Amino acid sequence: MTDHRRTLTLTAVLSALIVVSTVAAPMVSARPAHEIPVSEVSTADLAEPNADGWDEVPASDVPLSSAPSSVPNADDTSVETVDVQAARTDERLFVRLEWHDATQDMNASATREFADAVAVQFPTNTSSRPPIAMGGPDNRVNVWYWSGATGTQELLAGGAGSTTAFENPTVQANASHSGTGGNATWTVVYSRQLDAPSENRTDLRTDGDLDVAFAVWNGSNGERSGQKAVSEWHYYPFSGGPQGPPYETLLWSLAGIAIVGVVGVTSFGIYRTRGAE
Ligand code: HEM
Repeated sequence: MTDHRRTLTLTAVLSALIVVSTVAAPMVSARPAHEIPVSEVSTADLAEPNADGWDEVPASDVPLSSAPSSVPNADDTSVETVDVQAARTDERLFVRLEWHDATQDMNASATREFADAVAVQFPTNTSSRPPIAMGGPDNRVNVWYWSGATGTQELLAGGAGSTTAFENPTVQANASHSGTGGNATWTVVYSRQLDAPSENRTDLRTDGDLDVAFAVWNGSNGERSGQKAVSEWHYYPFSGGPQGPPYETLLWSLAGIAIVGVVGVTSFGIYRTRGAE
């Protein structure tokens, strides 16, 4: 085999490796960063935080940071991530949130005493994404709020300071604090029927993506109302179809083919130039 042939063969092998790795690798991790998978399940053994059914449901690590609000100490928050799981039956959506908190703060009765809490927010109108800071007048948000002191509430907000409670709450929540010290966690499971129970309630039967955001308060760190750790908008992919967009795989494949093309043309050029010497 001449040197030129060897170069060409090596180029072909390397190119093939590039194509295989560019096409195969992104297929494994094609899920977009802000997508939270929702398992379709037939049984609803999910209402309790430690129900066995949750073992089968994938969890997403959602980063949190201090809400940019103007209340005092707004940037003093302590919870940096919340683990989110979601599952849907024909009737209900279940959302399970788990986060680290060494202390179980259940009281907010004394002046400087605050309870641990957690919340999930959805747009009322699911076809557009409202401002992350608790919606706006054009698209309010439904907030499912659980606090160690007050239990579960279902709220409607159109921006910070406009929060009101729905009269007949339909959201259920169960909470559990387990473990000790640094390993201790809170786990809260919310659920609600998919159909909107009344006006201004989010229709969870949407066929499109459903935007969702999260907030966590650590009571012993003085966190309450606007002082809390919040996520960015994420979404549940209710539009169906395979997980992860095919366009991403397509782009990687095109990139792989382009690399092969460039390498091939270059080596052919070198081969011809040298061959002509
Ligand atoms: C990211 C920007 C955010 C800002 C600047 C912000 C700001 C505020 C402020 C100033 C308050 C106190 C006034 C009120 O009750 O309306 C508040 C309360 C509240 N916020 Fe937000 N918020 C943000 C995001 C969120 C998110 C993402 C959620 C839910 C997932 C949420 C849930 C709540 C709840 C449940 C309350 C009432 C808490 C209580 O009664 O102590 N907020 N927020």
